[in-house]
Amino acid sequence: MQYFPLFLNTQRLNVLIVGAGEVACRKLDLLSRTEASIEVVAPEVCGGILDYARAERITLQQRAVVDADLQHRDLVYIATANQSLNLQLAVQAKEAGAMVNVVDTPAACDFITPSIVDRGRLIVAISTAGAAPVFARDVRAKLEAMLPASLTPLFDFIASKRSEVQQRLTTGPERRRFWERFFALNGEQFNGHTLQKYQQSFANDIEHGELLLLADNCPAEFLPLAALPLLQRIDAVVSIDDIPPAIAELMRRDAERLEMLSNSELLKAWEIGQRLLLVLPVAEVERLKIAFPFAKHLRPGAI
Ligand SMILES: C[C@@]1(CC(=O)O)c2cc3[nH]c(cc4nc(cc5[nH]c(cc(n2)[C@H]1CCC(=O)O)[C@@](C)(CC(=O)O)[C@@H]5CCC(=O)O)C(CC(=O)O)=C4CCC(=O)O)c(CCC(=O)O)c3CC(=O)O
Ligand SMILES: NC(=O)C1=CN([C@@H]2O[C@H](COP(=O)(O)OP(=O)(O)OC[C@H]3O[C@@H](n4cnc5c(N)ncnc54)[C@H](O)[C@@H]3O)[C@@H](O)[C@H]2O)C=CC1
Repeated sequence: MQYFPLFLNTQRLNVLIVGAGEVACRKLDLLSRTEASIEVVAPEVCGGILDYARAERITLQQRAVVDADLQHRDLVYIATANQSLNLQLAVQAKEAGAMVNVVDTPAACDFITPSIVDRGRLIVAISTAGAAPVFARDVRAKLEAMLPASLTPLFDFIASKRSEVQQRLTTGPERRRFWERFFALNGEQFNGHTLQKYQQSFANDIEHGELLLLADNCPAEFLPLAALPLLQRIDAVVSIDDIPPAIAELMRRDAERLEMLSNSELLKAWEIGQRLLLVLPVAEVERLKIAFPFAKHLRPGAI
């Protein structure tokens, strides 16, 4: 992964854009939605950028860039149509301590601009590491169609309830099951029923957990699709040896790793609602199937 996605807090971010053509304006269309303070410097300014200046979303300096402009910035976007000027400005901005994006030279970028689906708190960022921005745009178009506008108010609602859920449900696994139930009941909608679904989700906490058995030589790519949501919901994974990477890819990433547990420990964990995945040699899986008839055996074509 040459480019690592992360989400920057823009509340105290100081951004400079050099150049005010169509490409600069496209970056500004994204940046203007943030809380960053933004300055644009360019002699010729396109209409879209003039509108941001008139609306006082940006400060605009209508002149050629000077070295002082590059000082004390967190991010600098360099978007003139002059490549040698862009590269020279990139060196100066980096020397002054900024992270730099150069729109015509990916190799000189400290970061690149992804294609973005914006549903308020829910943000999806897509990058092809500069290989094909048009493909990133097409993936965005598909996701735009998949993710309804109701997600914006839904996530504001959820954020407003987060501390209440933390107070009412004391353990991490309980809270995770709560949110899984809430999304299962409510889906992606935000309407008059959402509050009711939220309250309902407190009601029926499941009594017991789950034991999933998986032989460590099982070819992960042949597991049935229905096994994937089960693997994403586990609290812990129990194994004697290292988990084969193809299986690890499918599991919930932050599941706890445990050494082998005794039968009574396994039963106890199941009784208190733990969801365990046991990745073990075939003979162990067969033994546990007899000891725990309610366990689910994940294997090609069946659960
Ligand atoms: C490396 C990166 C640096 C950066 O800008 O941060 C970069 C670089 C370059 N883009 C070029 C061209 C085009 N870029 C677009 C579109 C987008 N470009 C965006 C990002 C990025 N572009 C970064 C990598 C993103 C990734 O990882 O995929 C998007 C996602 C975000 C945004 O800009 O808002 C936005 C889609 C947003 C959306 O719609 O969702 C289109 C299509 C169009 O215009 O519709 C074309 C024309 C077709 C083509 O040439 O491919 C050229 C050649 C210039 C030339 O030849 O003159 C370079 C320079 C080079 O490759 O050398
Ligand atoms: N990263 C991307 O997504 C894409 C990048 N590009 C590249 O982006 C570059 C810019 O494209 P456009 O916006 O269409 O160009 P443009 O010619 O419309 O705009 C260039 C801007 O730079 C300003 N400028 C020139 N000299 C300056 C200076 N000394 N100081 C400050 N500002 C200065 C101009 O006044 C103008 O506002 C091109 O080199 C192109 O190759 C093109 C398409 C997509």
